[in-house]
Amino acid sequence: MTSSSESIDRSRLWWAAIKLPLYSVAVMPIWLGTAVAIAKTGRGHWWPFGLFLTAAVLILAWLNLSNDVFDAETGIDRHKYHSVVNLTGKKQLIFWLSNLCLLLGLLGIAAISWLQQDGTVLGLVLLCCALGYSYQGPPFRLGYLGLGEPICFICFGPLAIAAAYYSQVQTFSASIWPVAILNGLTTTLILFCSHFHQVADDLAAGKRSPVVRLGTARSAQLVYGACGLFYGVLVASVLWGLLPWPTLLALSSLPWAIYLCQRMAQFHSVPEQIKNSKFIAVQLHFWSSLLLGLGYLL
Ligand SMILES: C/C(=C\COP(=O)(O)OP(=O)(O)O)CCC[C@H](C)CCC[C@H](C)CCCC(C)C
Ligand SMILES: O=C(O)C1=CC(=O)c2ccccc2C1=O
Repeated sequence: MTSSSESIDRSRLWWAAIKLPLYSVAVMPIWLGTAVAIAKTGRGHWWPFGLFLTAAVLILAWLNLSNDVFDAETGIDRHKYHSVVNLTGKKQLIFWLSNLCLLLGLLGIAAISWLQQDGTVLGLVLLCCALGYSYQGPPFRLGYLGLGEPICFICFGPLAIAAAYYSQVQTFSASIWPVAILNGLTTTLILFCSHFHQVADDLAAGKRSPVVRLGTARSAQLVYGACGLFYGVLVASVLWGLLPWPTLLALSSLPWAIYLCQRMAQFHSVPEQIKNSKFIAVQLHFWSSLLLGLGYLL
């Protein structure tokens, strides 16, 4: 291979390692919690929004860098050339870099709690981080038992959205439930789809992800079920008056859902064809959550 094609390959691997589009999973709960708060109170507070957004991105960087470190320890990422640990060969450095991201992220959240003289937001985010650690870190590694998806739903659904809402208005409200369920569902779908192409490596490392447990064919049917549930909850919530009707804008994300379902149904057992399916799910998550929040503000 020539040195220029080697460097193109390397930059491709770095791009895959950074996973930039995935960072929308950190942004959307803050956007949604804030949008519901603005719709309810008529005003938004921009400093907790900005601080929370920055902190959430740093926490997601911690989650992903430490995931590469912990996965390097179990050997499950042997064939994952875009693992930051495999790319740099510096596990200790990445470990400390991930801890620095976590520390800075938590300092941002602590600043919100300190300025509001109320530890609730910090408590909720600490709980998310503890659950995030339990997904991948020793001695728990709950993701290896197939518990990643429920943890993901709880963290990116009710917990993160309640924390973002609380950071705006310093009270809780049952009105966050529909957006918490909808954002939790699409974020969890991203994680679920990310497991299809990894079945062989997961089996070899003893990781019983939901896709390993169910098999790829039944898992592909579950993708249909999850999308159906998402649009069912959306429409039912609008009909019951739990969501304002402009949130039906989120129905415009339907083409991404159809594309995802069809691709999973056709290629569920062909890793090469579905290795990027999580990024289709990211598009579904991004557009549906963006439009849900916009629907609240209109
Ligand atoms: C790191 C995650 C998935 C990667 O999984 P896997 O090891 O299977 O994949 P690769 O090695 O191939 O990349 C995501 C796991 C999510 C976790 C279950 C829940 C995390 C909670 C967060 C800490 C919540 C942060 C909320 C924020 C908005 C304040
Ligand atoms: O690398 C991944 O596959 C994921 C990383 C990540 O941070 C995340 C967060 C929320 C849901 C899914 C995922 C991933 O799949």
